[in-house]
Amino acid sequence: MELGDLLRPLLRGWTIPLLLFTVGYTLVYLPQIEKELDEGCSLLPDTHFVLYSKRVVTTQGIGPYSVEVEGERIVSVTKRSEAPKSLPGKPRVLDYGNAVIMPGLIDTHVHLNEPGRVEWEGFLTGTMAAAAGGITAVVDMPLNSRPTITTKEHLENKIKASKGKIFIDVGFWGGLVPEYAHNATVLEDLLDAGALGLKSFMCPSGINDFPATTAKDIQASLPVLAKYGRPILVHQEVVDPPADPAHLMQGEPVSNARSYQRYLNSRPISWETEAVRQLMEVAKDTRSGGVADGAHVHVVHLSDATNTLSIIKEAKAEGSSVTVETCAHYLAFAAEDIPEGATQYKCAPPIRDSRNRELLWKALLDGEIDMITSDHSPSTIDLKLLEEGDFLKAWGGISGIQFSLPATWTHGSARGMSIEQMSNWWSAAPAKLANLPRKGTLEFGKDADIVVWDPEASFVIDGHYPIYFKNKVTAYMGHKYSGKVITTFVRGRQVFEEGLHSPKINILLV
Ligand SMILES: NC(=O)NC(NC(N)=O)C(=O)[O-]
Ligand SMILES: [Zn+2]
Ligand SMILES: [Zn+2]
Repeated sequence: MELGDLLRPLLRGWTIPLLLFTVGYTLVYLPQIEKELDEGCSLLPDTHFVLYSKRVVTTQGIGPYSVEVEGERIVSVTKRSEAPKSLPGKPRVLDYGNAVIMPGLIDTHVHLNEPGRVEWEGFLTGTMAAAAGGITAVVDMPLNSRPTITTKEHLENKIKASKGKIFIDVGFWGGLVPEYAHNATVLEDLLDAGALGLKSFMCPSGINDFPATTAKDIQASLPVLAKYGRPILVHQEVVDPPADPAHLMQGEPVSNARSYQRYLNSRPISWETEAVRQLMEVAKDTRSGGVADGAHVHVVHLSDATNTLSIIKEAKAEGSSVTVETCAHYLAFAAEDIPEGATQYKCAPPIRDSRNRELLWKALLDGEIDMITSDHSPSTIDLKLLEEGDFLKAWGGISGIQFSLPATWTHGSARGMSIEQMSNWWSAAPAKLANLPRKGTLEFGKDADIVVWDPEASFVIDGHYPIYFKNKVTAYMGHKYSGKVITTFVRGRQVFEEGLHSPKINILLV
């Protein structure tokens, strides 16, 4: 009996009900979701409006433009010396004068830690902080949620956990661990479930259920990533032969547990350089015609702008599909300025000296580093051991998602960075990495993801400053920055304005 013979009677019986269901679903249910998304999801009652300022970052450069938004999309970007008139029956005009209007930031390296470690962060507080920081989309790392996201089921569970709790667009990286690194089915299921790419660590991650992968494990995943045209993001440190960190000191031994130098000595540049050397070796498979042509390798949180960066530059020049990010904290802080016991500055790889910071800025400005992220990696306050101040024992991770824009602007503008350059590093380049073609620039048809901010407004992050992420321990505390966020729009919904958040918008990028 042919399959058709089997199906025909079945289908004949079901055709009318199926048809009714489909029509019904389309006419009734879908708009209901749209309605739910729209109901109260914006501080602005209008769904058709015009933003204007003298400094709009467009693909034609920065200048006086109006940006017309209708629904979730940008419908026009028009150069004009004056704001359009706000006339009855015409879309409302929001004139932001000399403030900057630019694409919302896209932070492709955040740890929101939900489900499972909501006491560390969570979708609600993490995305509130992001919206307040002018960030309109994040891509969440597969750790430090519990379970870590290494299978399709884990990802589906995480997506469910995010429902009703997010203020901006959220996407997800899947995790690559040794157990599944050579299992194409598991990896394809994860990508089919919506993971925007994969993430792996070449050293212990600090989370037991996210073990380190070798370069060979990473190499095994590349053909699957090539099939999907997706990246793998890699934490680029390999540990010298395992031993007590105290024995790994480079330079003169430092006994004081509260000394930042002791921590810095324990994670030498050689850890990054060796990891990237191994990684760039396997990244050769991504070259045109290679076995993994179409896959992409992305080095996260580069801290060393010397030996490590030169290997990455060489790999790019030889045709490997490679990009590299650095983080706002490596650009904002220097080892010499980190006080004894100040474990809020602990991250891995570590913040290095001011000479290296200048080299990171030079590499960014020279186009050798492709983008910037926050690597917002909070924990509970107790895990930071602020009293004890023991850098080796404290949790490694800096909370900073809300302050990435002002920190980048303050330190970058002092080094000749333009607003357009900052916009490229924080929006267009991350949109490309995460394969989000409708995001990253202000153009016709793109998502209306917009941040309006004032480069000349300065503020001190002190005990009174409204911090929205869950545990208010941050390396940015006590510092003064310029570049204040005025308002943030996500797909046309005003989600933040001067300290006010709209109800959740519950949108996902998967
Ligand atoms: N498990 C983590 O969140 N680790 C993170 N911690 C840092 N960067 O200190 C990271 O990105 O490696
Ligand atoms: Zn990392
Ligand atoms: Zn991270």
